[in-house]
Amino acid sequence: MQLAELLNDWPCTVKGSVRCEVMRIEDHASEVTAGSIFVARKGKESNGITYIPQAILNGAVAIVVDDEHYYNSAKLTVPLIWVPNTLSFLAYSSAKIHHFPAEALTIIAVTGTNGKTTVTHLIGQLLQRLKQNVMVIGTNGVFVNGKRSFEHYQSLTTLQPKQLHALFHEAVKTGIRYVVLEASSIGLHKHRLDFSDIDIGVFLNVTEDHIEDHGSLENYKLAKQILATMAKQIIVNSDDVICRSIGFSKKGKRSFFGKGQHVDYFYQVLFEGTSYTTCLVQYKDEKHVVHIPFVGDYQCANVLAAMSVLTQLEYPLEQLCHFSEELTLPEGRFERIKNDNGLDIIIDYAHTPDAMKQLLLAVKRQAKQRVIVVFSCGGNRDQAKRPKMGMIASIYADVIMLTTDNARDEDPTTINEQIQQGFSSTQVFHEILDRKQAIFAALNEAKVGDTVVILGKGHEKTQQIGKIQSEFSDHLCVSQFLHDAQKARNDN
Ligand SMILES: CC(=O)N[C@H]1[C@@H](OP(=O)(O)OP(=O)(O)OC[C@H]2O[C@@H](n3ccc(=O)[nH]c3=O)[C@H](O)[C@@H]2O)O[C@H](CO)[C@@H](O)[C@@H]1O[C@H](C)C(=O)N[C@@H](C)C(=O)N[C@H](CCC(=O)O)C(=O)O
Ligand SMILES: Nc1ncnc2c1ncn2[C@@H]1O[C@H](COP(=O)(O)OP(=O)(O)OP(=O)(O)O)[C@@H](O)[C@H]1O
Repeated sequence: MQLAELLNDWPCTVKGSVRCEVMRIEDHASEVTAGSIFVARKGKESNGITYIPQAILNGAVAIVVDDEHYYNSAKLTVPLIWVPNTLSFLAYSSAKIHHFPAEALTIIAVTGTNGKTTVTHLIGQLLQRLKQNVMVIGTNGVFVNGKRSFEHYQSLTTLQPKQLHALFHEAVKTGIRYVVLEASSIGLHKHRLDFSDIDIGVFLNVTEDHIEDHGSLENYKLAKQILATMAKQIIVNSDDVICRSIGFSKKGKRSFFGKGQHVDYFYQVLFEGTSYTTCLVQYKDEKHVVHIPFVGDYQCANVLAAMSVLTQLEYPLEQLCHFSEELTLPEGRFERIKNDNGLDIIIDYAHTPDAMKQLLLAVKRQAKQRVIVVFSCGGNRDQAKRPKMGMIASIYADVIMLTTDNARDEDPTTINEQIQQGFSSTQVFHEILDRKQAIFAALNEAKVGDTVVILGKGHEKTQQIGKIQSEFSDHLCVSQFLHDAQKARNDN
């Protein structure tokens, strides 16, 4: 596309010629190739302007900035463009260079503090059962018809627009009709979803997370609310106070789901087994008894959210209720590890106070004996949630094993001290910073009938300590422990 055409409808001023061919949009200088335009944006750690010489060396045909002082003073060998906001320009130009592919797709965006990955995957599975081609994009990666694809993409909850619109383009090209994606508050705030032509926005819950990025809960809520403005229609969890208020302020089509009165999609838990829940689901004058193969009230809400989306897309609720019996959770979400040791071992991605509460509530309700919880909190992230998570763990756990969970630049011992502030005075706990040893110790401590819950990392395959990311998987640790225990039994 000609640079002139790319800039056509966008406020900007230009120093240099706009008669050059643009092949791609890039905001990382090392990824610039011949024909790219480099958008030099200011980040959390560095300023893209620093990397302009590298981008030009790599073949950038033009540079885009939003820094007026730089624009006025710089003398470059390639055209220099000033735009009011580089982040929204990144979204606009990424969409335009691919000819706005989102417009040809049905895009469903799911937001919430917890449950985004789960609900996007549930929507994806239901669409697949209806023989629809679907792409799911989020924390666990990109999935096409349930199969992990584009594995080289960075694993962000909400991808950068340069990747997002390339995926939309690919979806159109390969006959995919539906794209289901996660909308993180950071992604929304940083304009990553601008020009994504979102058809349905789903609001699951707004509790506490990423306060260090947004500055306050109010700002966090405002970031989430952006989705309500963007989406043509929204589906809202009426049981969540903040979501409900976002729902009421929506101008345009909106539906509510939940357990309370006056909702469009109603559910009620009738029975909870050890691995499934029976619910009553009601929409207009239809009533169905549904068997959901998960436990926890929050999982019923997740399934209902997914069914509400499909119903709004005009698929029959009765069929969806039937399919819901075969749903599965994404990797690392309430993942039970089979074993011959008589233990209930659960790996789960809960890393916020509310996720931890919902999860442990479900675990505690069916625990036969003691509950042993292994966890810590991430470093360089919101500190206020640490004692809250400590308090929640202390309410439900008989024994707590404090360890390390992506401590990043912080001292894990200090993180754990902040967690301990929430413990009851009688709480039994140990601290083993080496996460593998902590998991081993918890499994060693457990007796037949006990439940061991390993929280915070779920599907993750790495652990970041300092600046170093090392391979790490809770799943592999548990497998190794169980394998060693089996071998020891065989040897005796
Ligand atoms: C907070 C945040 O949005 N961080 C992302 C962001 O970093 P940043 O804006 O701070 O950028 P920076 O590193 O300071 O660099 C500034 C500019 O210089 C460029 N640069 C930088 C270094 C270099 O060598 N060359 C170069 O050109 C960068 O590409 C960027 O354009 O842009 C980087 C490059 O695209 C991302 O890798 C980085 O995501 C990191 C990995 C991250 O972890 N982000 C998390 C916090 C995040 O976005 N999470 C949300 C929410 C998750 C949730 O809800 O649980 C998500 O949607 O994933
Ligand atoms: N509806 C819900 N309400 C509260 N907690 C939930 C809900 N759904 C899932 N959880 C908890 O949150 C954890 C993370 O779930 P999931 O990955 O689906 O959320 P997410 O919003 O995508 O998280 P992230 O943004 O951190 O990637 C689960 O492992 C579970 O413990």
